[in-house]
Amino acid sequence: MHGRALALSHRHAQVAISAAPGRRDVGAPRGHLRPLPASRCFPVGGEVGKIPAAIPAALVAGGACVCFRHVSGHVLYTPSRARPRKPAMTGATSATPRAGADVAASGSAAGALNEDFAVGDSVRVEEGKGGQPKVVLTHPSSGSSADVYLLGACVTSWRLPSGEDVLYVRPDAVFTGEKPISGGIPHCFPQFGPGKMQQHGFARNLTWQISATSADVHPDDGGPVASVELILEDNDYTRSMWDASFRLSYKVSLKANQLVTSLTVVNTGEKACDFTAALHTYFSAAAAEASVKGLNGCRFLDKDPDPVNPRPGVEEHEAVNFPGFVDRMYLDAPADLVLETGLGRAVGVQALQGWKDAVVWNPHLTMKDFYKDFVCVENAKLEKVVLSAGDTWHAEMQLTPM
Ligand SMILES: O=P(O)(O)OC[C@H]1O[C@@H](O)[C@H](O)[C@@H](O)[C@@H]1O
Repeated sequence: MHGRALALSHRHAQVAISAAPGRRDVGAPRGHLRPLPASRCFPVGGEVGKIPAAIPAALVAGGACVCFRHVSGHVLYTPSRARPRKPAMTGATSATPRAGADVAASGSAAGALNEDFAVGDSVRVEEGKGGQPKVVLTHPSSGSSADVYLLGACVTSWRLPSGEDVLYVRPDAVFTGEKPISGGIPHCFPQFGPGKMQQHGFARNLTWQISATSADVHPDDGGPVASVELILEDNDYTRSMWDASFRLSYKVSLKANQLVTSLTVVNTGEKACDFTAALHTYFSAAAAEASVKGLNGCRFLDKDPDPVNPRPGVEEHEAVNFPGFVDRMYLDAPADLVLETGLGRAVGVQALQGWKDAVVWNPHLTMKDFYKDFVCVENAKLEKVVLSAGDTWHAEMQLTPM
């Protein structure tokens, strides 16, 4: 059972089983969800906390166990090699499915994933906060590292060789899955917002699956570049908000002095779909001294004071700073922006492909306990991307400390 994942609807199990073995060091998809034949469908109604007792007997043979989490109407089972954990240990005690309310996969699940996906000194899978699995990328020769949670495919940390973290996670962040991780690099997909669905969409609420890891040597990078690729596909939960079939692939690569993210959206359905998206990057900063350079002359929509009816304007400053609340969407922004963090370093925020727009945000006194410690500079695609059936959209971001 090792390496397989099952997904069952909360009320009537019917959705998916994955069993595609893959290789750990190549880009071959693994853990792919596909429809479960009717003969393997089991009604699993009842409180989430009661389900595990029924599932191993019904679906998991040979003494393997399941760890589980639930995602608004779905119960996702990840078999592992260890003994079954008690429901209480998983924290799956709520009978009311909430959006993204994952119960963390256990340490044993992280251990099983580690066996499948660890690559030398470069990539390992660990139990992170709240028991959530995270992929730790390390650049052995430079000593930099990054954490990527499967929950939301969120990069929560990028530590430089000096030990400083370029990214910021808010002190009110929770890792239970009850809400998205507030900090690091959350996804906004399939909506930047505001709009019909929840602000910033659902991709940051859901637990993604690892599809590949690698540590390829790049001659110009002084050592192996550690990478993980995560995937997210549509399910009943996503289709309840957005009627589209899709596959997101998100690759995070750690170079000696750069973090590169690469997002691919595939329309796997038979009709066109449209979306907006962003990488909502939280940077460690001294907000009062921080500024963003490169936006002078750029058109913007100011979400302050009314995010639903943003005011148009044109940026007239060499450097955008943060004297108070700032929430601005810059359209057709230059590909190269520089964030002066106010902490004695700058970070290049580069849109290599796809991310045409940029958002600059600091909540000021609306988050009075910690607004001083970060600013968000977000690579975004604010005008709708329309994807025909089978089509693909791709975007890359590169962050470089300067
Ligand atoms: O969902 P989070 O991480 O609290 O971020 C919310 C903010 O995200 C920003 O991207 C938006 O421009 C803001 O309008 C919004 O308030």
